[in-house]
Parts: sequence; C-alpha cells; structure tokens
Amino acid sequence: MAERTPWSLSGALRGMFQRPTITEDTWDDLETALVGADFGPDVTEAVIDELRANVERYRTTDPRDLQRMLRETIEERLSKYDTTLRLTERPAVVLVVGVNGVGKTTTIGKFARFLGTYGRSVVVGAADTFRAAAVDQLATWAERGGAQIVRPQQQGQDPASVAFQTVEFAKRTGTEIVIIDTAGRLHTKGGLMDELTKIRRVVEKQAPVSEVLLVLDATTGQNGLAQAQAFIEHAGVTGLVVTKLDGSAKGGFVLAVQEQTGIPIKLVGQGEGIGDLTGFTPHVFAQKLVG
Ligand SMILES: Nc1nc2c(ncn2[C@@H]2O[C@H](COP(=O)(O)OP(=O)(O)OP(=O)(O)O)[C@@H](O)[C@H]2O)c(=O)[nH]1
Repeated sequence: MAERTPWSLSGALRGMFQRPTITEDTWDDLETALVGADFGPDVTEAVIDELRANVERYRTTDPRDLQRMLRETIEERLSKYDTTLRLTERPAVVLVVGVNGVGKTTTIGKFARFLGTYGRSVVVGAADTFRAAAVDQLATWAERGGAQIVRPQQQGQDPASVAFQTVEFAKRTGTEIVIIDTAGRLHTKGGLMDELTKIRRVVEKQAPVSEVLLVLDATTGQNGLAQAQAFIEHAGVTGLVVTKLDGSAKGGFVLAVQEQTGIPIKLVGQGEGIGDLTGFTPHVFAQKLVG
C-alpha cells in the first residue's frame, strides 16, 4: 500500500509544538485538531479529559510527552474492539452491505485480492441484480482481484437466488471464500432490509454467514454513518470497512465510528488501486494518525 496519510494529525498538531511547554493554548489547539479530524465531540472530550489527568499525574510540561500520551490513548481505545476477520468456515460467506457510492464494488475486488495474497480462493456473487452495469463493473473488479464470479442469469433475478447459487458454486468447486455483493438502495429501506434478510436466510440453508461487512466512506464522515444506520440496526453487521481514507482529512472518524456503533473496523481502503486495502491494526493506525 502506498504511504499516503492525509488523515494524519501531524499537520494539525504542529501548532502544539511551537510552544516549548504545555499551556492552555496547547489544549485549545489539541481540541481544534481532534474536532477537525472528525473525532466527534464526545470522543474529543473524553480523550482530552484523559490526557489532562495524565499530564497532571506525570507532572510533565513537554508537548512531546503529550503527543506520546495521545498516541497511546488512541491506540488503547481502538484496541478495545476485536478487529480480526472471522473466516474459518468452509466456505466462509461474507455479505458486503452499504449505500451506493461508498466504494462497495471496489472494496470487493480489493478484498478478493487481499485474500488471494493469503492463498485463499474466492468467488464473488453479484446479488445486486437490478443494474446490469453494476454487475459488469463488479465482474471487472472480481477479475482484477483474481476471483471467480457468479452472475444473475437475467436482470432483476432474485438476489437471494444468486447468493444461493454462489454458495453452491463454492461448495461444488471447493472455493474457500464467498463474497456477496448486495444492493445499496431500493425503493424503501424496509424493502432493502427484507432483501438482506432473505439473502441471509437462503445462504444459511447451505453455510453460515461468517461476516457481514458494512462499507462506509470516510470522506462523508458522520453523514455517511447516519445514512448507514438502517444497516447497523437490521443487517447484523459484524465489521466495518472504512474506504477513501486517502482522500480524507478525517482520520478520527475511524475511532468515532467504532465507539458510536460498537462494531469493529476490519478493513481499511486507502486508494483506488487493487492493492489499496489492508486489515486494521490499531497500533499502526494510531502511530500514523498521531505521528
Ligand atoms: N480514493 C479512493 N477512492 C475509492 C476508494 N474506494 C473506492 N473508491 C472510489 O469510489 C468510487 C465509488 O466506488 P464503487 O466501488 O463503484 O462504489 P459502490 O459503492 O459499489 O457504488 P455503486 O457502484 O454506485 O453502488 C469509485 O470512483 C472508486 O474508485 C478508496 O479507498 N480511495
């Protein structure tokens, strides 16, 4: 993965180090930096309270100590969630959900490639069957990612039947991982959630669903989260994928979204290339975020 970290706080924290010691202005700068990076008011307040207490306890006045404490606090908060993908079933079935435009198709291609680098075989099911162009686009990304694809036999085919056929294909061929693409928008939210429920029910006749990954676009931050609320409430989401971090100054969204939803982040997308998806490692992330 290319090293592009526009979401790093290092620029925003620069002011903090222009003063030789920690002053009230330092705390103001820190608050501005955290709010600007989309940590959200609650997390910002909690982090600052914790840091104030630590600075007092260790009687330090050095801004560099404050930076280290900030890194540790963020890492500790990020680590409260288990970010490991659970893909031990064979086949392991992953449903990918989220509103249109967040990067779902791209993520599926990148995820297939990611799994391929660990030697896993992958088949993608095109269960967003209403737009032929979407199926073609998914097929292109599946191919780039080195995965097979099961397409609908006709436009508008029941998404659950495509999902069923994809799992069937995996069982027949010994393919290890099944990734099911799902629709991001239907006429009604209720309709969309019913469709997801049906896909799950039909898949579970053959194999358990190992993960339900909700894709979120970092550039839309809190707005994007509000749009995805129905999935969080009804789709049994087990993990989050945050995309487009490379085009975002909102690194704090990663922590805020985990704390607000209580759902771990499992993958992070940082670019439009097939290799631009990684697992989520709190230590590495906190290091890059705070510097
Ligand atoms: N910079 C950047 N762009 C991304 C990333 N992931 C996806 N994109 C871009 O976001 C746009 C939307 O991605 P898609 O994968 O088509 O999104 P989708 O959710 O499947 O959208 P629909 O096809 O409309 O349902 C594309 O232009 C992608 O190249 C990322 O991590 N970084």
